Amino acid sequence: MVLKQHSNNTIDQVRKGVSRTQEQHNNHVLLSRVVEAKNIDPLLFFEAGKTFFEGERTFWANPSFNTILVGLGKAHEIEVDRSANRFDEVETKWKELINQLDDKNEMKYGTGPILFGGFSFDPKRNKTSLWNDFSNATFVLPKILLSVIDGECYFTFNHISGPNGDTEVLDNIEEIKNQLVNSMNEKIGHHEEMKKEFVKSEVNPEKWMSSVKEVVNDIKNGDVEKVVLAREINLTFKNQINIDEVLFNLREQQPMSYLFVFENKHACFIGASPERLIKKKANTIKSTCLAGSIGRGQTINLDQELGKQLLQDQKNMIEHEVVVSMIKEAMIASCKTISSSNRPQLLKMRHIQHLYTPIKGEAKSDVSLLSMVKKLHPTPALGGFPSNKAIEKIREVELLDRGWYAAPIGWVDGNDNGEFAVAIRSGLLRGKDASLFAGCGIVADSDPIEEYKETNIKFKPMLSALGGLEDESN
Ligand SMILES: C=C(O[C@H]1C=CC=C(C(=O)O)[C@@H]1O)C(=O)O
Ligand SMILES: [Mg+2]
Repeated sequence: MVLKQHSNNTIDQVRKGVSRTQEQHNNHVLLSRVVEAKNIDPLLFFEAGKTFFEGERTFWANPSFNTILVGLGKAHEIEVDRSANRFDEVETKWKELINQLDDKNEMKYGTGPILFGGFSFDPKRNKTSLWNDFSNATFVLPKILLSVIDGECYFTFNHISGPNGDTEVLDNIEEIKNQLVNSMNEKIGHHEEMKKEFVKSEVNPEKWMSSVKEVVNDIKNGDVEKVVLAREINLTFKNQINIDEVLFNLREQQPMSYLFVFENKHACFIGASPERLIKKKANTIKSTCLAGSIGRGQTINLDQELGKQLLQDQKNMIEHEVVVSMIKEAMIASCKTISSSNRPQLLKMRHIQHLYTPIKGEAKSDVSLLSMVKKLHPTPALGGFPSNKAIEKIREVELLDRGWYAAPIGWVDGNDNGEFAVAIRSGLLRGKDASLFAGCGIVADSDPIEEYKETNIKFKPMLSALGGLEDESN
């Protein structure tokens, strides 16, 4: 097995080598090269990527924007459509591919071979045609990855070749990258305005509110403690939706969120989520409890007043506490030590404020990122509590197919670093059509109309980015 690094001194870049790994069973070799780059705007690069990779682009940014990943093309795909063991299977397949990489320990966080993808919310729910192109787990190793880590830019080129694969293909991929970077300069500032003409329809809001009522009764009867119920709205635009413009808008309008895009042929799953599921960097893991919501005030005083109200509101506190207790338990079981605050703080987004409790821990040595995803999904912020009963209830009463909504989306590298968010404040774009999803934690004191209003606030980030929010002020 060849596992060595070739240095190439002809190019004046800090690190240009090739890592190789050989998959045990089929003799395929993963070739991967990392090079440094100067000041590449990730959104412009994503946009430029359309020329060669339309339908095969991915985007990820964390809220502080110090980890941004743009993936173009597919060097490799891991897809699991069966429901059982999907988290383990993705991890096993990824490790098979990556484990023999000779110098993966030298890879800087967020660079090198990185797998990006997501899971469906509930693999046991029958899939509707809306989510046809999305499996219960789909992960992509891109041909070209742009990583912007703490402001530093890197390109990684990946290719899987036959047993004797040479690095010529990587040179070709690098050449494509050069063409894309050159074409970016022509595009700066040129943005087609998306037509804002659209027809909007809500999927049966009355039925949704009556389901909330039904669930409240179940909770009062003691069948279940909390259930998150989601609903869907659909927009049909006059023109094709411009994904690049939606992403530009999300970056501008939701700077405190995880931004994610997963293009899949003609469909595109996109969103701006405030909620981390799990982050792992070396052995440090971090999760976030985010549940309990109120709107933003139009003046500073009003806004603070609303925040205060949320922090003291019994119903929202219960919604939040159920999440804290489940995530804390999972973190305690997986960590040598954990730390979290005793009281929730406020997390203020453009349209909404939430109760927020971050939790941090030092993971035990056998704990992997994907094992944490498996353990945590779905938290009671997305499913409910107890989880099994809540999911059964969701299957019974929810009209929509959640697909990838409210499920883990994120990335993992060759050293088991990575991060997953929960894919809320999101939508599926297909041509001229957008399907948007939003849900609410239902507890004993939930009022159907208030919960309905809460979902309306949660639709706003995507509506606004699509140019489909009539009035930004309410
Ligand atoms: C399920 C969603 O939000 C969750 C996250 C934060 C606050 C929530 C709430 O207050 O109900 C939800 O649990 C959604 O945005 O679709
Ligand atoms: Mg709520």
